[in-house]
Amino acid sequence: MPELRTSALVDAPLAVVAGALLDTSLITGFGVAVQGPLLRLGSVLTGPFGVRLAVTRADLSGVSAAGDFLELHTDLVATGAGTMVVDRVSWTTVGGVVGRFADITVGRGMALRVLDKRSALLARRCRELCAARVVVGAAIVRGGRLLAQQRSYPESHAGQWELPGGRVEDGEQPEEALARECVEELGASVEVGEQVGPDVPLKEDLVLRVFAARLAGGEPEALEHNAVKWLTADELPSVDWLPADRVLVPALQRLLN
Ligand SMILES: Nc1nc2c([nH]c(=O)n2[C@H]2C[C@H](O)[C@@H](COP(=O)(O)OP(=O)(O)OP(=O)(O)O)O2)c(=O)[nH]1
Repeated sequence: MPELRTSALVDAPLAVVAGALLDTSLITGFGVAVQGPLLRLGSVLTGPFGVRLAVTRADLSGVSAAGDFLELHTDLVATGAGTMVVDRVSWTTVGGVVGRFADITVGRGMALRVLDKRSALLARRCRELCAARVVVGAAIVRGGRLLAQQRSYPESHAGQWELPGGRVEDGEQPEEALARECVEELGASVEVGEQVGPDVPLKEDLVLRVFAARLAGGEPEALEHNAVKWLTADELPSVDWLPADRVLVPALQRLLN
């Protein structure tokens, strides 16, 4: 199976690059169709010549998509100078001299052009996301369960589930904003831990950043939402999450397990 590898250093933290990779606008310009604005595990990419790939990995280590005769992998490595992005493309050749000639002249050239263009788009999206406003979310875990809350507005999102949190105000650190939002929304104080999963793009200039958290006082109540509930890892996939939170389900399951 011929394989092509390219690498580039992106001047952004790993969580930002991993989130930017989920933005489907980075691939739809290449004649690839994919549902929704965000890639997630199981998303299906359809391309020219009937190419069909399923996303098999979408986390902090990178993204992979595989089909019958084509595989795409993007691996991420944090370095002191930014994030190293290593792209690997491999495909099944039709074999024989003609097949090998086509690989060299058409396949490799095409793959290189696509990778080059995508690399430029990724760097640009990372710059935007580094400057984006942040919505923080709390992954509050107690007794092997995660706390989720049900939105009551706007109409388009009413009834869907999200994590406690909200926008970081000017002059606030994300961790401070999260502690404030948990008091306002739940009447509970939390200790904020490590980030969970990537910075998930919400809009051009807005990202969702989730942190693990532990209750430090008070029993959570739905003060501004319809309801709160504690979910097991097995229950997470069947919840009607907001789209950005759905992307984080595998990372949240890992946090619970
Ligand atoms: N708090 C929270 N917000 C989330 C999550 N996932 C997600 O997409 N969001 C979105 C919903 C909102 O558009 C935005 C949070 O903004 P906000 O705290 O100012 O709340 P809001 O409901 O007044 O939002 P908006 O009217 O400004 O859009 O982030 C999540 O897990 N928690």
